[in-house]
Parts: sequence; structure tokens; C-alpha cells
Amino acid sequence: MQVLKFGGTSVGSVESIKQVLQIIEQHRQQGNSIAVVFSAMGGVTNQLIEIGRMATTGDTDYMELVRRIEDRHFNVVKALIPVKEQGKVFAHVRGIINELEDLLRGVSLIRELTLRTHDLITSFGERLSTTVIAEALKSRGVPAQFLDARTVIKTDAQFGQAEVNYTLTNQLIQDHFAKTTDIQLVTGFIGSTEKNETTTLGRGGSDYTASIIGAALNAILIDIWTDVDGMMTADPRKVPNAFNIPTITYAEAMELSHFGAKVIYPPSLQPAFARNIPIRVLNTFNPEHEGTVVSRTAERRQYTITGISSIDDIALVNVQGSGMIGVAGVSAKLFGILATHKISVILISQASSEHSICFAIDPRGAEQVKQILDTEFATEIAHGHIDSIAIERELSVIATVGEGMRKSSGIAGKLFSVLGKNGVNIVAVAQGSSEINISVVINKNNLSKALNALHNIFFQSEARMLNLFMVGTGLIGKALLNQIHAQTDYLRQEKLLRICVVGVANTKKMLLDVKGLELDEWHERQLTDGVTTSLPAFIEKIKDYNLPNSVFIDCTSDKDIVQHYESLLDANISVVTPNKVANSGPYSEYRRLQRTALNRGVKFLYETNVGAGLPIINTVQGLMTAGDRFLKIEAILSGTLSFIFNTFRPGLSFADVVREAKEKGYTEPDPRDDLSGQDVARKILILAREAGFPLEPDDVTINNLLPKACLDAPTIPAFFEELERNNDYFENLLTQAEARGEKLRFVAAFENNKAVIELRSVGPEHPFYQLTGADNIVSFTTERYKERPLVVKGPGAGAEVTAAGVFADVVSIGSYLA
Ligand SMILES: NC(=O)C1=CN([C@@H]2O[C@H](COP(=O)(O)OP(=O)(O)OC[C@H]3O[C@@H](n4cnc5c(N)ncnc54)[C@H](OP(=O)(O)O)[C@@H]3O)[C@@H](O)[C@H]2O)C=CC1
Ligand SMILES: N[C@@H](CC=O)C(=O)O
Ligand code: NA
Repeated sequence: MQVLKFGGTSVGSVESIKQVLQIIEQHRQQGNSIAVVFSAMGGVTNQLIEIGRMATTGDTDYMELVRRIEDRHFNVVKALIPVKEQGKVFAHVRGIINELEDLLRGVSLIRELTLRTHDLITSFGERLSTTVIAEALKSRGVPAQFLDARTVIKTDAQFGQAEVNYTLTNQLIQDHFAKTTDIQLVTGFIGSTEKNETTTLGRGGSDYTASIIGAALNAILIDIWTDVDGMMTADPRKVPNAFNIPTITYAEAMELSHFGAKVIYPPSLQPAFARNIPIRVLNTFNPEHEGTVVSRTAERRQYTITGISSIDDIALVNVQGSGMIGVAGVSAKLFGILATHKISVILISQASSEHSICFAIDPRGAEQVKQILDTEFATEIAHGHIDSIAIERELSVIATVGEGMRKSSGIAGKLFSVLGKNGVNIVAVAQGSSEINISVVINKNNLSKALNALHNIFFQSEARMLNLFMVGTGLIGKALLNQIHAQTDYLRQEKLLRICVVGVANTKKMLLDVKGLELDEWHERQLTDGVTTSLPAFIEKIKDYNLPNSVFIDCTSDKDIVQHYESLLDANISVVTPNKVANSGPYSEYRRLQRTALNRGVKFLYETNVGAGLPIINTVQGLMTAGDRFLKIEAILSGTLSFIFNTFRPGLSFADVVREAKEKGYTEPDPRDDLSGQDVARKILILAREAGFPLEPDDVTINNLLPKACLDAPTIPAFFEELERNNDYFENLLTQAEARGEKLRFVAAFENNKAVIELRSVGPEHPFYQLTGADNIVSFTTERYKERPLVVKGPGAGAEVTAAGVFADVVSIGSYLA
């Protein structure tokens, strides 16, 4: 024997009932012996409750609602039963509706609705739905019989939530089923007292009916047909990556459903579990899906946890005071009071200092709870043993559930670490000694971020998700997005990393899409769907979205954007940038960003500030971490100037060579920054700071390369014109150096707390002489690299190498968060 149960949505419309009939037919064709339990058509129970309420107030509009219920059932008859058989079924339905109307007339006369009458009124939902479905099935030639559960399920007289008399019920069910081989179609949710008064079985009622019948008949399986593909790892409306859980234990299902997973209500399935009957949760609208099997043991799993659930809105009540320490009976009194007032407690936490107890409740009852406790503890409060009762609102609780957590270390560590890295403050924690549920209370505004971050970290075959927001879609920005696009599969497979570009902006348009932009069409979409850029609005959006693992990338050379870094870091958003402005302003600002990132547990990464993708910043940081001390730095830090001095020859136009450097992507957006020495000054300043020296911009001396007229040129075109006019000056510099057998190099040097930048001409014996193309070279002399310096050399400018450096920083954040 197998029991099937169809919920309200499954029997909610003609179309869905057709689906139900098909499922029943399939079972019959396979020769399965089945009993089927039905809920009322979706929404009908609530309407009946409303009808009852209206009748007590004398509001006769209830009649219209009754009419609508009748019509819905008539429509099923019209659609699913052959015309010649419809008449008698209409009459049957009408008969039931007449009974309901008589009852309601009585209620509206005496203007009173007892719980007993309330149960009787709501019983009509299941009676009507099961009647029409039974008739439809019979009309198809299926040997089926309507079974009013009130004849077999016997309860006490606690109307609204009656207790089942199992001895009597089991006997009646067994006797009934022994008499017939027809498929029994059973009204869910209802039973009756020994005096045959109608009762209802409370929350999860029709599931309960299925479970009672299944247990009485020792069924092999109970199928609960709903409108979702079984239970999921999280609520898919909040966590888009949630997926189906194929098998789950009863205890896990209990924990998850307590914390908001509403697919089934496990307590109502207790009779079946007591007999070890597995329950399958299936989708009427996707019958091929395997759904979820709930049983005593679950199959071995890939993941340590089974699911994550939440209660979105709770209030925390805090009872604290020095008079509670070591005093027995405070918690007994507290929870006794709560029990007396029927206040349901969601979660409890008490630290071993015994100084405070906090517990979570439904926020709607918070004010009442405070009043009750203030009154009941008035003496303790008056004597100062207990402070007044404090309520915190706007909170949510997240439960991480799974049998796999039992005796497995590191789960709580992972949970707290991922929440910490995402800036989610934990207000309270509770874990029972069964170790099957760790619950954390957090601020409600972080709920979605926390759920997604936890889901991402615990369900590991799912790649870690990074959410990127990028300002600056020029040379470097574009190259970066192309590289990310090309590496998508590699990142997912080899690094378990999924990069989702959520926002892009340039000076004109900004575009944000939480679902992520397709990387082969972001540019078109930026142009068509983007709105006029407002940097503050873009930044606010990033914070509002509050997505887990968010990274802000600044691919501009803008001075204003860097003002936002600190607030972004403060909001637990990592920052990656090739823009040197933030790190080369006042030392105090540089430090502040470092500290903020450190305190917040997020990353501020800028490898490309010096030498583009060459590992220069990382090298300095590595040496510093290991305790080395820097004595001297000598370097060529401008790709542009390297290229220029390696390319310029007498007879060429200096301005043309500079133009070529710009076309090759080596120069700053404004090439005056390169030629003025400004760019190199920023880089040596940053290097010195990274090496532990608190230099200010003024500590860098620039021995000027450019004639004054070039320096003063107001615009970029004017600058190029001045370069043309000063061609002889540059040719002169070059021929003088060549006459000495030397080459021109723009060298930055740092020693004894001073940095100097100057144009030098170096001979073949000098390590910088051999430099070609747009190469950079940095030579570090340190305590440990004193005899021979540590040297890093290679291409130090250009779109691809720079974008690759930014990319590497982004990926390292992915690894850090993992
Ligand atoms: N080129 C290289 O080899 C290296 C470059 N870098 C650094 O990379 C950064 C980017 O350089 P690059 O890509 O060449 O520069 P580009 O001029 O090509 O691109 C700059 C981008 O930033 C956008 N932008 C500028 N200001 C703002 C603003 N206020 N709000 C929104 N968007 C803005 C521009 O918008 P729009 O498109 O509308 O003009 C453009 O998209 C610079 O900081 C540079 O120093 C670092 C190492 C090496
Ligand atoms: N314009 C810079 C690019 C890297 O920062 C250079 O030429 O080195
Ligand atoms: Na670098």
C-alpha cells in the first residue's frame, strides 16, 4: 500500500486536477495499491474561514463567496465529467453546499462562531474537493471510492487542533480498507469525535491525514505532492543557486521547517516516521523530478551541511543583570512565565557568565513580552538584580542544518569567517548539543547577503561567486573584462570561482544588473540600457545591493573616485585598482585605507600601481612580512619613457614617438603625467611606503625632464604641439648621450628617506643600459639582498599586462574568501 497526498495547489484548478488524475492512473496501471488524500482547492479553506467570520457579523456578502466556491467545483465537474453524468454530480455538490448554507444561516442568526462550528465550516473544503475528484475518477472507469475521513479518524474534542485516538483510528482504518480493493479517495485535514462532531487536525492537516492512514496500513511509502521540486538547500527566492535535496533525515527536515522551509510540516508526519515509512515530496507540476525523500537515514552526501533556512523577522529579548550570576531559578522563572503566556521561543542563548539570557520571539509579540517581564520581574529590577528588559528588532535568524555537522570540526569556523569577511555582524548564536543546527541572529538588512554567502561557501561544488563593480571602461577596463570573459570556464573549473560583473560605469553611462552582465554584450548594454553616470549613485547602489563577496574596481585615473574607497572598504567591499592616486596622496590617507581594509577583513589591492602586472608590490610586501629591511631602491618605473628612449633616434619626431607610446597603451590617460615625471614620482613614493617609509609627496624630488613650455601646455593637443617645437632639445639630449656611448634612462632612486627622479645617461656597465621596449626594472637592496640586489624586470606598461595584474588581484580575493 502506498499513500498519496495532493495539496491545495495540486487540486487548485481544472488543469492541475487533470495532472493529478493522470498521476493516479499511472499508479493504477503499474498495479500499485494506493490511497489518496486531498486538501481543499487552493484558497478555499481561507475563504471558508472568512465566510464564517462574515456570517457572525451578519454580513450577508458571504453568500457571494459561497457562490464562488460552488462555481469553482462546478467548473471542475463541467471540465472533467462527461455531460450525461454531470447532472447527478451537480446535485451532489449542491447538496453539500446547501448543508454549508444552512449552517451559515444559523451562525448569522446567533452571531456566534464556536470552535466546533468553525471546524465544521472548514471541513467543507476537503469534502467538496474530494467529492468532485472522486466523481471525475469514477467517470473514467477507475474503481474509486470517496472516503470521508470523519468515519475513520477519531479524535478528542479539542476543536481546531484535535488529538487523534490512535487505537480506535487504526482499527477503523484497517477495518475499512480490509473491506474494499477500490482506490480510497480521502478527505484530508478532518476527523470526528466519538459523538461524530467534526474536528480538524491543525497545521499541516492533510499531510497528517496521509501519515495517519499510511501508519495504520503500514504503507511502504507516502508521497506528498506539492508545487515545488521537493525540499531545497535554501529558499530559491532568496538564494538563486539553491538546489534540490534528494534525501534528508527526519531530524533535518524538522530543523529546516522550524526555520521557515514551508514545503512540508514534519511534526504532522510523525506517525509515519514512528513506523519508519519514508515520505517523498514531489511536484505535481513536474512529476518527472525525483523530489526529496525524507526518512530515518539519508544517503551519504557530498556536503557537510544539508540546508540553510531563515526566519526573516524576529525580535531578541535580552534579560540581563549582575543579580543573575550564580543564582538558580532565574531561567526557570523566565521560561515559566513565557510558557504561562503561551509565548513561543524561537531560539535561546546564554553565555556561561550567566550575566544575560537572550531569546528570540515573533516581533509582533515583543511589546507584550516586555510588559509581562517588566511586571513579573519588577522586584528584581527594583533591587537592581536585573536591568530593565531590552528588546532588539529588525533582526533575522539563519539556521545552518545538517546531520553531517555532527562531530565534524571547522563548520562553525567557516560559518563565522564567511559572515565576518562579508561584514555581517552576529548578534547572537545558538547551537544545540545535537550539533545538527547552528543558528545565528543577524541584522535583517544583511539577510540576503548572509544566506547567499553561506550557501556559496557550504555547497562547494558551486563555484565561489565574486560580484564585481567596475568604474572605468577604457583601455584597461575593457581588456580586463575581455580577459575575465575568456577565462570564465577555466576559473570555474580550476579555481571554483565565478565572477559576476554586476556594474560598469564610465564618464557617460553606468549600468547595474544584480543578475550579472553577459560579458560578450556588456558594452552594447552599457550604451543602450545604461543611465547617465553619477558616481555617488553608483557607489550607493553597490552598498544597497549588499551582495556577498563584492569587489570594487577602479580602472580610471580619476581623483574623485578614490574618495569613495574608504567608505567602500568600511562596507566590507574589497577594492582593486591600477589607479595610483589614492596611494600617492598624503601618507595619512594611504595608511587609513590600509587600516580600514585590515580592520574590515577585506582587501585593498593595487599590484598594478607599480610596473603594471610585474610582481613588484607583492614582492615588497613579501619581504616586509618576512622582516627584511630596505636600504635602497633603484628603478626605471615608466614604460612610456623606457619605450620613448629606446625608440627615439635623431631624425624622428619626438612627439610622434610619444604618440606611438600612447597608441601602444603605455601612457597615462594624460601623457603629460608620464613625461612630467609625475607618474614615476607616484610609483617611487608608493614603493617607499610599501617598504615601510612614511614619505610624503614632497619628499620626492623630480629633476625635470621637460622644457617649461611643454610642462605648462594647457591641453593634450597643445602639449604635443610644444613637443614638436622642442624636438631639437630632445635630439640634443640623445646625441650627447650617444657621443659618450651611453643611453638615456629616467631613473627613480630611493635611499635615506629621500626619493629622487632624474634623467640619467648610463653606460654599458650599468644594469639599466640593456633595457628594451617598454620594460621596467626595479632593483631592491635590502638587509638580506645586500651583496647582490633583488631585481624584477619586464614589460611595465600596456593594456594586456596591466589588465592581467588587476585580474590576478581580483582572483586572489576569490581565493582569500574561499
Ligand atoms: N596603461 C597602462 O599601461 C597602465 C595603466 N594604469 C592605470 O590604469 C588606469 C586606467 O588607464 P587606462 O585604461 O589607460 O585609461 P583610459 O583613459 O583608457 O580609461 C579611463 C576610463 O575611466 C573612465 N573614467 C574616468 N574618470 C571617470 C569618472 N569620474 N567616472 C567614471 N568613469 C571615469 C573613462 O570614461 P570614458 O570612457 O567615458 O572616458 C574611461 O572609461 C589609470 O589609473 C592608469 O594609471 C596602471 C598601470 C599600467
Ligand atoms: N603610464 C605608465 C603605465 C603604468 O603605470 C607607464 O608608462 O609606465
Ligand atoms: Na606590479
